[in-house]
Amino acid sequence: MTAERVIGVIGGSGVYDIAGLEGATWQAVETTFGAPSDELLAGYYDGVKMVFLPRHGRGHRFTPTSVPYRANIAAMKMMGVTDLVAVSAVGSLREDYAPGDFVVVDQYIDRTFARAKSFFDTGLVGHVSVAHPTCARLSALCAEAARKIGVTLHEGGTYVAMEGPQFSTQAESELYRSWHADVIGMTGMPEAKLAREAEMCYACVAMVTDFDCWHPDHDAVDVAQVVATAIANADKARNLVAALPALLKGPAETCTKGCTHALDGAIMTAPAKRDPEVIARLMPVMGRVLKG
Ligand SMILES: CSC[C@H]1O[C@H](OP(=O)(O)O)[C@H](O)[C@@H]1O
Ligand SMILES: Nc1ncnc2[nH]cnc12
Repeated sequence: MTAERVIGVIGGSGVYDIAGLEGATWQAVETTFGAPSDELLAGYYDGVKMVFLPRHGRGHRFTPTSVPYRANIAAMKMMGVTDLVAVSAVGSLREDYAPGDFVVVDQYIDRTFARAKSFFDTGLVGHVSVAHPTCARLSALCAEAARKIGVTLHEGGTYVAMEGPQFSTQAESELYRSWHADVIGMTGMPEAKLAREAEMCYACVAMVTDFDCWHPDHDAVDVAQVVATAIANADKARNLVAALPALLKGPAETCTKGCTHALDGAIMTAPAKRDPEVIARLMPVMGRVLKG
């Protein structure tokens, strides 16, 4: 299978736009899961189509819980995105991951509990594997882009996704450290799980903004700290994103890591028992396996 390569970027705290997209326009997209966080900015960079969406909306309107994750992923899929890169601000849970460093996340511990985490629903049941929740191929290219622009990079890291919006207690922070998690944030899940259900390659580039609240030599995290570090590093994040098209040129092919076929054999509901309304809702997201 080949398709036009389309790079999607979801910007986190401090990253509400990307510069230099040719012919860029903000476009409203309505999905069968409602409206995404904002309009999507679509254009071309280096001859490659790119689509950008600010996760919390321009002006940061959505809490980590109220971000419309399903609509965001559905909108990216409808825009033809094949390779989705998430940019996120995170707290560090280890001494050697310092504010200003970048981490290409490869594992998650999902502690969120108040969000819709799947496109599937009563009437159409499916189970995908998230044993390896990010695409190793796209993650390696993000790491290459990070090296090109010269940021301090940690390739691989486990991200604890907490519900928020309050930051962690010290006991929680120590608990996550005892689990050998590396960074903490509030938005990495269910985003990664939904991208897998939508059969898109997904990578997460996390930007360390603070030491959460476990570090004896640093104040407990607050928004001012996160925002100051995120803004100071936002240009690095934008430069990293701008380095991606050169690394991802050419048509998108079947992902050798399996992302583009994550739904093969995943649907359990017998064809005769599938709910037509649920099928209609899921069609824009997983039409490949639902079409007739
Ligand atoms: C502003 S501090 C907490 C906020 O920042 C991170 O968001 P994102 O992942 O979108 O960069 C964190 O997950 C919280 O949502
Ligand atoms: N310490 C922290 N905890 C949760 N989310 C964050 N985002 C940035 N820093 C964070």
